Amino acid sequence: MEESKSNLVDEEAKASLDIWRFVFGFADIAAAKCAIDLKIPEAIENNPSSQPMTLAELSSAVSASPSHLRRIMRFLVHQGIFKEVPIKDGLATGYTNTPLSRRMMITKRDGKSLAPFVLFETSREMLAPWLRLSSVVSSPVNGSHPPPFDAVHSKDVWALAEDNPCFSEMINEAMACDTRRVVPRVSRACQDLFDGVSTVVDVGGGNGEAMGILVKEFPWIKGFNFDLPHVTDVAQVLDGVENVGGDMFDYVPKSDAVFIKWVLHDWGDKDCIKILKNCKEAVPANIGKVFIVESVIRENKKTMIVEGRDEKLEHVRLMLDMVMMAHTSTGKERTLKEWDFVLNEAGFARYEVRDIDDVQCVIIAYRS
Ligand SMILES: C[S@@+](CC[C@H](N)C(=O)[O-])C[C@H]1O[C@@H](n2cnc3c(N)ncnc32)[C@H](O)[C@@H]1O
Repeated sequence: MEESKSNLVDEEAKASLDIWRFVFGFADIAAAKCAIDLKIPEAIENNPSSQPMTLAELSSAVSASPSHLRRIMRFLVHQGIFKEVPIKDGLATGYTNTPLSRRMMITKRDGKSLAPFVLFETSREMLAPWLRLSSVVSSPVNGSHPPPFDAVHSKDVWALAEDNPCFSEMINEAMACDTRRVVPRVSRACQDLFDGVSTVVDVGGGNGEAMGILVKEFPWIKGFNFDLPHVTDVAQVLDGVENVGGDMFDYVPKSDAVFIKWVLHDWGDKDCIKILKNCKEAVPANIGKVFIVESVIRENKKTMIVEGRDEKLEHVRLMLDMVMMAHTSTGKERTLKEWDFVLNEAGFARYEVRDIDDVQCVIIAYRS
């Protein structure tokens, strides 16, 4: 009895602090975006003296008002994004980067930076639909409310991208920085499966980043980067990769294997099954396989999630599921049971899941 009373007091005390995250939580994201916009991490990294950067040096490097910049930096240091260290025998302080601030370098294409992703998710186009999340949840079963993104923009995300090249570029850059991060992990986990594979098509491959990484890793492969024509028309021109414009709901170009990353989660089961069927038809009946790079939501939290990194990754997956609700009409992150359903409906003979200790896993679906 005494113990449960003290638990209640602890929970009250915790709640009285936690509630402020929801009142002012957006400040975290806005301040990070501000650092990326001003290229603060780059300024510190490129400090000519290679020393921690003073406020005066930083404000001159990023052309910012010192009084505002000091407050932004105080906040970002408090968040653990930058460090403030003593310099000049402790008479002054200077700022240094951390692994986290280096991941906010918009100019870095090192497989770690997610700065383009932050800018995409904090764009006006992507933020506005969030304010309508409750309307999609309260929709009647057969949905009289349009999805939040469509309600704000009068079209879905891909149609908006087709009409707006800047928005389209923002999507492609955001996806490419995640691809640089995760595709090397995929290729390490699936090395054995690329033996004997001569051609691979990346369905919804965006600007071709994933295919570029795969053909470098497995140089015997000829790669096809398949996406909507407005995307492939401006995709990278890469050695060993051919850009092919088309609609995955009509067909998927023939190849030994299909790679499909972060596409199926944009679609509800009916569309997902249709895309998967087209992927299945594209690969040979005997040896064909489809590499699906997506999250698998761990359903039974208690038994499947260990504390720490796993718990944090699961939080990202669940946030991503909210993103799907705000930004697509029927998309969702799936549990293994839900993946099992769509893969069986699409007619795959079997599948295996390879964990890559990340937000996504690799599901390899086999035709036979
Ligand atoms: C979330 S992005 C993923 C991009 C890339 N696979 C990655 O993870 O970096 C989804 C991609 O699907 C493409 N897409 C959407 N509808 C499509 C369609 N009907 N046919 C082919 N590609 C489509 C989009 O243009 C976009 O590039």
